[in-house]
Amino acid sequence: MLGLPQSVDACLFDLDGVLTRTAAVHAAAWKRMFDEYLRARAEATGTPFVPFDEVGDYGKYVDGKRREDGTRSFLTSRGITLPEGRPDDPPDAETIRGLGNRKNQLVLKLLEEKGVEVFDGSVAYVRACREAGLRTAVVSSSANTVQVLAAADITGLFDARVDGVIAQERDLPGKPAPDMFLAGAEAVGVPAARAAVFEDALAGVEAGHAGDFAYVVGVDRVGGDHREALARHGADIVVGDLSELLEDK
Ligand SMILES: O=P(O)(O)OC[C@H]1O[C@@H](O)[C@H](O)[C@@H](O)[C@@H]1O
Repeated sequence: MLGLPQSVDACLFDLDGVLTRTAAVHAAAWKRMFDEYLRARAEATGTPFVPFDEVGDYGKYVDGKRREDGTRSFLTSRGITLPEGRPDDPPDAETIRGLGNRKNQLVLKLLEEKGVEVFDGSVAYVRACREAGLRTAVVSSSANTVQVLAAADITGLFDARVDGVIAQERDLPGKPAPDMFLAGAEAVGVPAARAAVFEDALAGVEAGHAGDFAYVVGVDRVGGDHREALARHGADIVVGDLSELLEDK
């Protein structure tokens, strides 16, 4: 009925791109911020401007990771090293945290303008999990998780939440390390070997695989070679929408 191994007692869901249609909003905000930064840097150094690729660069270096990890990871791919800075660095500071805060201003503005939409198939799936007696948690790198869940009106569907804010407070390494998902399993009182992970990001399925979870469901919202990439990075199964698992008798 849920398309999961019998042993599964808990489901741990990523947020952006799995439950809500917000991955594309994040990708657009990242692109705007990085392109502005790269253009200014190219002008200052007299080097060619190579824009941020909203699909390739986002998927490889940024998607699914904590804000500062995504910033650092993409800049490293371009051979750029910046000081870490402090979490409260102003958005115009040329630091990892400053650039991350610049992107956050943009993403909050976009979310405010566009609102937050859910994937109906995911909401139906989470409800079915709960009706079947499984525990549910949201495990997201985003520090905006509380606000996004509230805007989507789905907060009450989850027994626990591990997000970017909690990871920062507890000093948990972000995805692709398994720690955030392990904390999610612990929060619902289920061992990793009896929990399933649902992820659309390469860093996320890697985290599920690294944590030896019972089952890692990759969710391909992108198309192209993303399906194969999710499988290569650790997904046990890849679906286009969680409703496909409900059809799986
Ligand atoms: O900047 P935030 O809201 O803390 O989010 C961090 C990351 O959270 C992840 O859920 C998204 O997939 C990423 O795109 C995003 O960058």
